[in-house]
Amino acid sequence: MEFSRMMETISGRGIDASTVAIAFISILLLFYIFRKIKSSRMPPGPFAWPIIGNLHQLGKLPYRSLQDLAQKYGPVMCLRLGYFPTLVVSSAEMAKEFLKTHDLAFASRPESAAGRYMAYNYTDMALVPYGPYWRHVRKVCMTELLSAKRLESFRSIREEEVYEAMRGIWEKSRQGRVAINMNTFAQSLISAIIWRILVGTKYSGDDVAGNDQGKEFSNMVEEVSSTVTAVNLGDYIPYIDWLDLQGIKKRMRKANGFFDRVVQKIIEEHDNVKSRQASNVKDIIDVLLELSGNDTLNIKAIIFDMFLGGIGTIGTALEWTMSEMVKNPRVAKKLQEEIESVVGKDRIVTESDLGSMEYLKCVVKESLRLYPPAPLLFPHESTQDCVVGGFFIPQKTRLMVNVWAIGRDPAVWDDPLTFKPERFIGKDIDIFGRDFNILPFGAGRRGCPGSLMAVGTMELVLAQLMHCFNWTVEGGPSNLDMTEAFGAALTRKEHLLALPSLKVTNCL
Ligand code: HEM
Repeated sequence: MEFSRMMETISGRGIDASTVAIAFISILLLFYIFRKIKSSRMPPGPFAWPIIGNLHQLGKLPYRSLQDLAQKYGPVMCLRLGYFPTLVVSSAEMAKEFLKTHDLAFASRPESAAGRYMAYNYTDMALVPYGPYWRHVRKVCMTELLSAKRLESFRSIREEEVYEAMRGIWEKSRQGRVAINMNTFAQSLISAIIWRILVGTKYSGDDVAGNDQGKEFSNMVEEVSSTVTAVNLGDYIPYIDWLDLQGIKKRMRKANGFFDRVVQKIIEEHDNVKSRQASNVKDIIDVLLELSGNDTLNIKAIIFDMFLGGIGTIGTALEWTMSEMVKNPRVAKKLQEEIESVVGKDRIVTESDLGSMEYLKCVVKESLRLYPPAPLLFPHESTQDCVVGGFFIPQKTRLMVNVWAIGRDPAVWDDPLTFKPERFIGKDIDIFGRDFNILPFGAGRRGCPGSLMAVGTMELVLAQLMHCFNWTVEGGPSNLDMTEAFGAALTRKEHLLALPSLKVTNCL
């Protein structure tokens, strides 16, 4: 019914138009006041500018800028990043509220160009919003792909690849004083391990064998990591998304095109070689092909997650850990003594040795406390209105958890900026999401499904590096710059160039 006719009808029944107008305005006013009361119960935060909101306050190192803001606004604050209200959590207590008590409400992910263009239109696990598809992929991943049993079946792959990498360093170091770029070394080794686990064949990355396709693949993985972790303005200000001002979407489409061609070829090769099924060690693509018979699983998107989730993160974590080993000769020596007491001098470390190396585990924990590779986790988004810590949080609010700040919180950690693995000795501190003071892998439903594989691999590589070689840098440990690179991921500004000298002579 048209508005004028409606007014006539109402007037005809004895209610005049001004009464209706007053009622209408009163309802609007009540609605406005109600919204105001609701939003005033949102957590505090800095003034947000039109359009950009608080985007400019993220600065060059967002986890550091957000830690500074939290000093003023508290452990849960509300920013507006572009168009979207975003909560930032900076204490263990509040992280527990969001990732444990209200885990289900915050188990979704916001829309993103990465989800659309890199993760095959949200058919992976990491970037897909919460729902039945995510639950299905997650279950497959936990029970079939990354279960403890499956990981154990890949043990010889890890041991072989790590041994070969150590020989590679040894051969280089025999040519004279040569610096190992720890970033290239670690990324290349982890690519080799993950590639073989996924694909079943040897990877030919640049540092591993010097093959062009391998090098192109490593470049693509690097490009994918840098575009996925970049702050893409279109994800925050949707009405300028189509402009692609930073050219990120273009780069994503290109990287995805390359990735797709490589993975398509691998899948076809797997399909053709039926005899593979006879092999006793199935790779992840074998398992996915078996599972996806009539299924809706998008194999390429899941493979994308594994490469992305694994390579950059473990590689970065190892580079930071080795930087601390060079910077702290006391810790390095203590670790080497432990490894030698378990393994001796005549053989290399195997995965069965790792269980007896308590200090090694403490070193890895301490490194992930100070240098979590995903310092703000991945962004979460709420799927329902809820009340957390006395604040009203509407549906579709985004959430970032500053695990970098939590790991350095002086209220929890004694002498928090010092690298001191001893703080973990004799303490049962869990890093897989049960202890909220240290959350390198997140917690709850969206916590990292690759955490066991990540820590096992880190321990093995670190133990081998420290068992086989002594390490230093040009100019000595005090000369080592620990500055971080610009961006949301925690990477070194200058890659670690470490000088090895052979420590044990009989095992390489
Ligand atoms: C040191 C190494 C690693 C670190 C520090 C790390 C850390 C993380 C973090 C912080 C998250 C997000 C948690 C959240 O949003 O609450 C995550 C999610 C994820 N990680 Fe890892 N990760 C590592 C290694 C791996 C590996 C080796 C894989 C697989 C092979 C992997 C696969 C994934 C996937 C698929 C997700 C998304 C889970 C989901 O949304 O349901 N990660 N990881």
